[in-house]
Amino acid sequence: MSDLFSQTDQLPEELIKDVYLIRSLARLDQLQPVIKQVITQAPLRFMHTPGGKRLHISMTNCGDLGWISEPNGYRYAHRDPTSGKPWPQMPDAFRQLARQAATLCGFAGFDPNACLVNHYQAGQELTAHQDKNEPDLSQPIVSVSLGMSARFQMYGDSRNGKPVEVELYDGDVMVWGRTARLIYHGVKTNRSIPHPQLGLHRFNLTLRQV
Ligand SMILES: O=C(O)CCC(=O)C(=O)O
Ligand SMILES: [Fe+2]
Repeated sequence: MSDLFSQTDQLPEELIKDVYLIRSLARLDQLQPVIKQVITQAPLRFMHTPGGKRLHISMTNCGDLGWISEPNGYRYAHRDPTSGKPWPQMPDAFRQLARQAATLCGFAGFDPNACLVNHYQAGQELTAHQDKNEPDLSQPIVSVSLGMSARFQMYGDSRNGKPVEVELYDGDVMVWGRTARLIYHGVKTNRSIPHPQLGLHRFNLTLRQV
């Protein structure tokens, strides 16, 4: 195994059917400089929903395709609409980590070509949604938490009702797919614990095969 990543002896924990959590798999000291490079090339920005509302968190992308929200809907685009340039390349460190996490959770062969980078400040939330803009739903989602803690909420097939919640900390990696691929999920940061280096900031990498 590459020494780029922590030699975690944590096994994935199945939180609900087909949703896995691997604690402390990712290392901020390895990933933070790489995130900085991505953000320098494609700055974080607040996108707007098709309805015209500003999203609560700022985002950017790297990889062949980037997820964007614009007046005529959500889609994956080859270019950053802000600059007109292709998104920054997918860093090897992101790709390798995502492949390692997916394999540990039984999704061998996952090969992400799109990474959404989300930035949260304390109090900013991601409301319940499905990740459903990807053409091949047999591929899982890999989601990497860095920085302050956050409450990840899993709703299931509808966003009504009480979610199952888990507190995510720096380095934790979630993987979901198969029967859970389209679950509604959201993130709250109103009770987040600061991180020693990043304080009340959180970065989340969402890696997808598009
Ligand atoms: O920030 C997270 O933990 C989840 C992010 C997410 O659900 C998304 O980017 O679609
Ligand atoms: Fe999501």
